[in-house]
Amino acid sequence: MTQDEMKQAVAHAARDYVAAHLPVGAILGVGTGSTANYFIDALTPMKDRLGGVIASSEATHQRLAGHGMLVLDLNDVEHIGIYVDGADEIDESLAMIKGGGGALTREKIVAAVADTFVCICDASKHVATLGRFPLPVEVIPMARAHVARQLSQLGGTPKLREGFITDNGNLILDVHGLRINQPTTLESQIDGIAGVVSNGLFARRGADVLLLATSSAVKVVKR
Ligand SMILES: O=C[C@H](O)[C@H](O)[C@H](O)COP(=O)(O)O
Repeated sequence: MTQDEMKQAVAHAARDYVAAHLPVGAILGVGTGSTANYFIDALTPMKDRLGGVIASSEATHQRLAGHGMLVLDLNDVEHIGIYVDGADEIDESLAMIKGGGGALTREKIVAAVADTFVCICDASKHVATLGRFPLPVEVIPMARAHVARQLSQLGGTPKLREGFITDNGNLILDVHGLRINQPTTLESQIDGIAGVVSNGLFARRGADVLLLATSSAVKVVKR
């Protein structure tokens, strides 16, 4: 199976998970990226069972609306039953690195509101230790140099994502060379740097369920 076929397989498994676990009329959070896009496509036939969807990025909003889904404003919603999203890396404890597409801040907000975070990945994303994938950090533009110096002190090599502006009008520093043995601690440390909006470690609020596509099957892993 190719990586794309695994992404499609896990997207269909996520659609089935939502059909089985989300009550009719409840609200679903939808992530960002190529795997989430396959999920949106798979979800479309059951759109009338949903009370609406919350998008984690402008790109996802457009795709959902283009498929005829009711896209709600998070400020009008108190409850998201399930949030489905991909990841760039996920470890055994279901802590993740996210933000390869730059959507980490809105993804973290939607994840914080959701009861259940379902991560959908192909097997290449499953790692023993987070950090091979550069850690994205969203930064207020005027703080870019200050934040980069602070991130270097934490042992990483930050690189500005050239020509990229987030949906929130900010910059991304991708931090290379981190070996992340304590993701929860590092997530809080980075969030504590003045000028950081959020970082791509999802450890304090990791996934609750992992649907992991291998070349032969989709495995279900629970926290
Ligand atoms: O900002 C992007 C998101 O965090 C994505 O969930 C992540 O980058 C994985 O994307 P993909 O499914 O395209 O590998």
